[in-house]
Amino acid sequence: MTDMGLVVVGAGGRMGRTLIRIIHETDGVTLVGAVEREGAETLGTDAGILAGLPPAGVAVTDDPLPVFARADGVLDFTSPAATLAFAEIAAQARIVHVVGTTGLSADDEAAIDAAARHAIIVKSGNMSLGVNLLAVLVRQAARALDPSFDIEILEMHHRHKVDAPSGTALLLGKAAADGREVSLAEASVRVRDGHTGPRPEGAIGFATLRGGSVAGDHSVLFAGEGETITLSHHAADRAIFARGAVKAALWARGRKPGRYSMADVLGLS
Ligand SMILES: NC(=O)C1=CN([C@@H]2O[C@H](COP(=O)(O)OP(=O)(O)OC[C@H]3O[C@@H](n4cnc5c(N)ncnc54)[C@H](OP(=O)(O)O)[C@@H]3O)[C@@H](O)[C@H]2O)C=CC1
Ligand SMILES: O=C(O)C1=N[C@H](C(=O)O)C[C@H](O)C1
Repeated sequence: MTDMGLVVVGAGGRMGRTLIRIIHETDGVTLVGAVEREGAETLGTDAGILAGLPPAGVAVTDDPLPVFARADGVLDFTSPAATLAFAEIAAQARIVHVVGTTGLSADDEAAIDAAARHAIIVKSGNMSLGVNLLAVLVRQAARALDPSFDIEILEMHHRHKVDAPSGTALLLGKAAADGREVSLAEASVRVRDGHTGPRPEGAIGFATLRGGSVAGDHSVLFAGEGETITLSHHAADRAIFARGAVKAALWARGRKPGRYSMADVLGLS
């Protein structure tokens, strides 16, 4: 089979540059387009140079239409508004859309579901193997432990991150809620401040730290009487997310339209 032609949108971002590097290192995929927003400083720059590589012969553009038309898939780690716009164009072009963007609202998620009626979308709050395996373990632990074990999810990310809790924290919260057979929306406590009163039994709590250059640290604590079990993941490099995204694109090529997750890609669902 010929190489899968991939477009990176948000090419100048932290993940965009990492994706360009990982595509360069991976057999079976070729970079065919790099997109940034109108007015971005990177427009016209060679995408290889942008990622610290030799020239790739692909100039960064602000017009997604012609590049999507010649691609097999798009890797999208941008912003919620941009992702919704790219979902429409990817659906029209009938190409695979891998979405790593986090911070989408419930309405945004419904728009992604609607696009997935015609498009092949793989979306996950975390594209790494480790976090998706962690989610399986969290679901098992939550199922095995009774509600006297309080579940708390702690995450830390770099100072530039704009959404909280992280997409990963929410993915892990969903795994815990599924294990307990409760609704995350009803059980979650996302903010605590002031005189909060005692902890409600069965709550799934979230705590958010921001600082420095941390690529992504997540822990799920099961705190019981006299003992605490902690399940954790540490991302040492953004390459783990980019490798997962490329794997997802290759897995999705030629599949039926629909919305898929990284658990589907990794055979963990
Ligand atoms: N699922 C996963 O495994 C992972 C998800 N993420 C998520 O990916 C997203 C991006 O993260 P990160 O790379 O750190 O963020 P950055 O801000 O570094 O990168 C986002 C890039 O997208 C660009 N962009 C925004 N809007 C558009 C648009 N309309 N057209 C083209 N480009 C656009 C931004 O441009 P500008 O700066 O001009 O706005 C920027 O270059 C976040 O939501 C993050 O949470 C990150 C890592 C892993
Ligand atoms: O913004 C980031 O950097 C990351 N975002 C994702 C999230 O919100 O969980 C994944 C990863 O942790 C890095």
